[in-house]
Amino acid sequence: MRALAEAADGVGSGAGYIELVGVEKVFDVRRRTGFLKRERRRVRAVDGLSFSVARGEMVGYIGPNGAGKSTTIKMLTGILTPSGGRLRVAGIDPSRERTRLARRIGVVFGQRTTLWWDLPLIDSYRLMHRMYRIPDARYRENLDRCVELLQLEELLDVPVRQLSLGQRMRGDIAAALLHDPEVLYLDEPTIGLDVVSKAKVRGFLRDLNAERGTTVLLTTHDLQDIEQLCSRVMVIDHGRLMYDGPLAGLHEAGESERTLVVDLERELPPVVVEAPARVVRVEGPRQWLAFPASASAAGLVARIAAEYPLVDLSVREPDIESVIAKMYAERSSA
Ligand SMILES: Nc1ncnc2c1ncn2[C@@H]1O[C@H](COP(=O)(O)OP(=O)(O)OP(=O)(O)O)[C@@H](O)[C@H]1O
Repeated sequence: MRALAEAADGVGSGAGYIELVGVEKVFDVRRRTGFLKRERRRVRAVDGLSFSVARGEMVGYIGPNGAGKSTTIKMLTGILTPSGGRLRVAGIDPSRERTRLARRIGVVFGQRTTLWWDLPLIDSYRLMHRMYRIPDARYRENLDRCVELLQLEELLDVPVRQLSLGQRMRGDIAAALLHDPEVLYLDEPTIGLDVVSKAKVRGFLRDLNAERGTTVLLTTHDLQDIEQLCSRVMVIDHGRLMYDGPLAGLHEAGESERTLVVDLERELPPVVVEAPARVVRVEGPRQWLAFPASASAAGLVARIAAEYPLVDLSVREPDIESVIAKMYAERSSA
């Protein structure tokens, strides 16, 4: 729980590439409450946030809906101006020098495309080439690399609106990288993607970080994104940093569990396994077993396969909301 306490104290790890000290964002919201009545309400979306990310780090930024993640990302790009505190990216104050910063950052919003909907993919890239004034040689090198690694060759002449979600996402990631950004903000980059597309996107991001040292801040609801990409995760809720440390520590803090789903040949009584693993649901030949997220599923699977007529199985990760809910439960009972 050391990381939790440090996060709560707002202790940073020194000067970083991305640096926030006591950052706040307050929205004034007016709401109609009657015929002529309006109520003014202040929403504290980000509330005294302090953290520091070193150059080349790949950090997961997670939290429940409405926690303040998008607001933070918008402040980091300069779209929103903080109400208080100090914020720097590569030494630049984003809201004051948004254009200068734009040349050094890339942004991908999973739910929204930055590509031109009616144009073939390659035309969007050509427009970005000019908009960002990317030197020709650099543009070609980056485009070739993205086309190869994200497998875009066949898609370049296809209008964006005809692309599948996974194809469009790969197209968007390439668009964010054409100008060689030093830092990449990714907001739900794998949302709605199938398993194969997710693996492609994750593999590409891992290589990008390893080869180019790109700093990545990744917002996601998919814990597997974090597990496979980030050695560090920050949890935000109600605009405050609740945890800053390795994912394993978050699982410990939340005592979270994964679920092993087994399909047996026929309907059977609940399988017998060693605690803390246990059967939590049985439906016909399908059974659900909960086991600690920090433990390996291999032993459990081997035991069931040896003793029961196993047909199929899958492992489900805990969702972020339940990990965070358990983390709170543990904190409040400590
Ligand atoms: N422009 C705005 N005007 C008023 N309130 C806003 C505005 N933008 C965000 N908020 C409020 O600020 C809080 C944080 O919102 P934010 O979008 O940053 O959360 P989030 O963590 O990104 O959530 P999600 O996972 O649902 O995208 C919410 O209560 C939201 O309603």
